[in-house]
Amino acid sequence: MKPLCTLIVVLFVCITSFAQPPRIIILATGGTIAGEGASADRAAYTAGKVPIESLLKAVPGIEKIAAITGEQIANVGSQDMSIDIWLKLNKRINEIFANNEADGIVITHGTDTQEETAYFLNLSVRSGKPVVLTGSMRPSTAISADGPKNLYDAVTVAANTRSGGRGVMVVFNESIFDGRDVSKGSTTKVDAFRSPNLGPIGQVYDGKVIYYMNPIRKADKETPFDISTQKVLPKVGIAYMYADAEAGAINNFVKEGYKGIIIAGVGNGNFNKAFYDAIAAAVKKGLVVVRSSHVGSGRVTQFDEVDDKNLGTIVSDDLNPQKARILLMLGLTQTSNKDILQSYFFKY
Ligand SMILES: NC(=O)CC[C@H](N)C(=O)O
Repeated sequence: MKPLCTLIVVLFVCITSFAQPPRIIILATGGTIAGEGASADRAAYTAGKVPIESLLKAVPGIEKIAAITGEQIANVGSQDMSIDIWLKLNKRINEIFANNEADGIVITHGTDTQEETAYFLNLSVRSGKPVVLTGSMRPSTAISADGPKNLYDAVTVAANTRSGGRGVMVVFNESIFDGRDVSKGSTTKVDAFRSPNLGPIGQVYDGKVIYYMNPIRKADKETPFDISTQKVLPKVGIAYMYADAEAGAINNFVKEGYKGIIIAGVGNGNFNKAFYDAIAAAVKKGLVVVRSSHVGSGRVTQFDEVDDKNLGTIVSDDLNPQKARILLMLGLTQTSNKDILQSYFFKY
């Protein structure tokens, strides 16, 4: 009799859990997906206008994929994304998963800094549950607005049982990107995102999700970056190198009390004599200087043309400058030891 009872209980639990649709919370932050204009083209539209409730109404059938609730975290064009909003997002996401309020999270976000938010959360969300960012290139009032389709696809991915444990992702124009590698690669087109070093990790097509890769550079449940009590992050600036560049930006960061500098170098994280001298002075003052590159893909390797040992610099591996800045800011909340910081760049 006992085994039969157990079987019935197990069957009941299985059936009821199958009957439950996945619970998805959409955290809205603004962007073109919530943009509004006076005409059907993109002239003078404003990003971050439409509330999450109206966005959802524009996506017929979305309620069949998941039990969806929406929360407005911010409503800004993502050029105005801030550390304040990042900390708020991090806190809310960690709380949602710790309290088991949802099975997955979708974040609607402007495209300009979407790659930065994706990587910030990839490093700081303490969970293996799916977190998916999306947005659009055309405002909600434009012809063939891409927002509703992207939102539908993002919810599809977040609700899929195979989406866990892949770190934070960006879903855009039917591609699924790893939040670490993804980068905006077109200023205006609807296929705005690329993954320059990996390619997309999967595709979403007519409600079906297909994965090809599982990124291993993610922090997940083991993240060392606990920023739950952080009100600000250590200041890190980016200095852009080009032919005959002067080192004013670097000197200014030192003067302003920044804790770290990312060099958006040429080639393999390279720079001229003016930059070299300014970097040497910054390192002597205790700033952590990371060599990255503005090439757009590929690694920056140690001890190549630049002697990192002598100069006291570390390298970003294949993180672009804006992502290297995020890892350095988070890394500096834990340590100022350059060996440990360098190890973060090879791990995350
Ligand atoms: N396509 C967009 O989302 C760009 C609009 C705006 N600049 C933003 O990033 O939010």
